[in-house]
Amino acid sequence: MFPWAFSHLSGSHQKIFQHHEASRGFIRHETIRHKLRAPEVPKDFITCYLSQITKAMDDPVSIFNEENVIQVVIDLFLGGTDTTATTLHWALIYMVHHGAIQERVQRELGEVLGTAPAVGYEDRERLPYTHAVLHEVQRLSGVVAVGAVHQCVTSTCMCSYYMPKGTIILPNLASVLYDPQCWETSQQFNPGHFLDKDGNFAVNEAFLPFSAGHRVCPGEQLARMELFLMFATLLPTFRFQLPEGSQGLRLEYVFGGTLQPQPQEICAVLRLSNLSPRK
Ligand code: HEM
Repeated sequence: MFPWAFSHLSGSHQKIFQHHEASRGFIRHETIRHKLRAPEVPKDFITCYLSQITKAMDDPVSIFNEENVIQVVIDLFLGGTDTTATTLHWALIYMVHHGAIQERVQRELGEVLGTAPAVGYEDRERLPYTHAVLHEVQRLSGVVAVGAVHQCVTSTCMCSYYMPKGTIILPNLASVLYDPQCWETSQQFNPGHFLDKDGNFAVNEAFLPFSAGHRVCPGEQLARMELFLMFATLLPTFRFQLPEGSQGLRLEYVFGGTLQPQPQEICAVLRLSNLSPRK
């Protein structure tokens, strides 16, 4: 009700405000550094944004300005770090939990990539099982269970629901990712959800971890690439397993901005079969 009042109250939120201010200061500094550089072919986000500010200078309703570039960069870091890291964390936990699936991924990676020095994103097409496993990780972990808050800019009707202009919408992504009508074993880890009967990768329309529509996650392609490259690089090199004497995995999530795994120990054991060829 009174968001401004927070800055006058003591508490741990003050630490968040301090970090936020430090991040803003850093990005502001980077923006100034970019402006001082000699004009060049735009090759990073801030340079592109600054050139857009110049192009839109005569547009009275332009939203491109130097305050916004700071917030947009913050949004990209906020949206793009925890989500991808948490998904990878879940991927390793599921691989420990489903040892046979982990071995099958390692077998496929070994057979297809052989002694190739590094995996490329284009290799996913030759790695249908690995690709399906990663999709299943994203589906079952449902890291972003509820999409961003939206508001109807005009009155509309969807699936017989009338939504007047101004209605606040919170897309429940978990409802589709676990919908028993869309997934054969919706509550279980099953890479078969993304494979056809011949073992080829198969798209499922209900796979919407990045949401959909105009406001679909702008980092979707980057996230998919990062996840694939990290997963397909880690799995041939290490076997992931529980440490000796472990009580077992804890699969329940901790609810926060994203659905986090519980803190727990897993071991990355170097696979002897893979010691030599990769550089
Ligand atoms: C596994 C990784 C990721 C998942 C599951 C994910 C998921 C999502 C979802 C569900 C939304 C809300 C879409 C909506 O309904 O409006 C969203 C928004 C957003 N994501 Fe991601 N995301 C991921 C990675 C990334 C990355 C790598 C970036 C950028 C580098 C990013 C940047 C953003 C931003 C800026 C928004 C807000 C977009 C807007 O307000 O229009 N995300 N993401």
